[in-house]
Amino acid sequence: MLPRNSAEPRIRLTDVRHDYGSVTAVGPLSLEVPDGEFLVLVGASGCGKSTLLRLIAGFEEPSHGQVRVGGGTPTPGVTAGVVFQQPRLLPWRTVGGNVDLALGYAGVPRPQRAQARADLLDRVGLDGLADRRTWQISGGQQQRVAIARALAVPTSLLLLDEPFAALDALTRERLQDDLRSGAGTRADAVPRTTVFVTHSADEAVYLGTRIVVLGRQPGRIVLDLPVDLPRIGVDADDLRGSARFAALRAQVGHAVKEAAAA
Ligand SMILES: Nc1ncnc2c1ncn2[C@@H]1O[C@H](COP(=O)(O)OP(=O)(O)OP(=O)(O)O)[C@@H](O)[C@H]1O
Repeated sequence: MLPRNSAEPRIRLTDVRHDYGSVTAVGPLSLEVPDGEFLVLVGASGCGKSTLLRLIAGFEEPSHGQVRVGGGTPTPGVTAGVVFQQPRLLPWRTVGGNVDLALGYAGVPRPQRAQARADLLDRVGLDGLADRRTWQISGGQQQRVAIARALAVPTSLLLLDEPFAALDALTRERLQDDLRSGAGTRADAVPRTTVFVTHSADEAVYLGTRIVVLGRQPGRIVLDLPVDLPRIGVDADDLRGSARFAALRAQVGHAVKEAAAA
C-alpha cells in the first residue's frame, strides 16, 4: 500500500498529456478523483479513454505533467485492480486457478480460497466452470474470469476498460448491479474508487457518481457531470425509467455526439 496523505485525492492528474510518437492521444488535462467516487469516462472511439486508464494504472508514463495515485507514482499491477478490454488470462491455469492467483496476491489464506473462489465465480455466473482451461470457455466467459480476478483483490482502486461489452444482457445487468452497490468492497477499508470506461451513455448514468466526457483526439474533458441519482434502496427499472435518468442520459449522449463531430 502506498503512503497516504489524507488531504490527497485518490487520483490526481496534473496537466497530463500523452503522446504516441508524434501523435498526442490525450491532454493536456487535469483531473482529481476523491476516494469513493465512481467515475465513468465516456467518449468516441480513439479519444484516449484506454490511454488515460493505462496512465492511472501506471502502465504508461505521461509525456508531460504528473499522475499521482494515493499520493504516489502508480505501480503497474499494484496500484489498482484492472480489467482490460481483452481478458489477458493465464492459459496454462484453469479458470479457478486464475482466480486463485488473484486471491493469493490479495492475501486470502489458503484454507479460505476455495470458498472465496466459488463465491466469485458464482457472482460472475461461472459456477461449475472452475476446472476448465481458459481456452475451453467463450470470449464472454473469459472476460467474466478477468472480472472475478479483479474483484478478488480488495484494492481501493478498480479500473475497468469496457469490461461488459462482450457479455450477454443478463450477466451485464447483474455485474452492473454488483458494481453499483459496491459489492465486494471491504467494510474496513477506504471506500473503493472506481474508474470505468464505456461507450454507453446509459451504462455511464446507471453506474457513475460522476461522468467525464472526453472530446476527440487529443482527448480533453468536454463535460464533467456529477450524477445526483439515488444509489441505495432503489429499483433498477424504476431508476432507468425516471425522468432524471433520461435527462442525464440525453445530456451525456449529446456531449459525446457534439465532441465527435467537432
Ligand atoms: N500503442 C499505441 N501506439 C500508437 N498509437 C496509439 C497506441 N495506443 C493508442 N494509440 C492511439 O491513441 C489514440 C487513443 O487511443 P485509446 O485506445 O486510448 O482510445 P480509446 O478512447 O480507448 O478508444 P476505444 O474506445 O476505441 O477503445 C488513438 O488515436 C489510438 O490510435
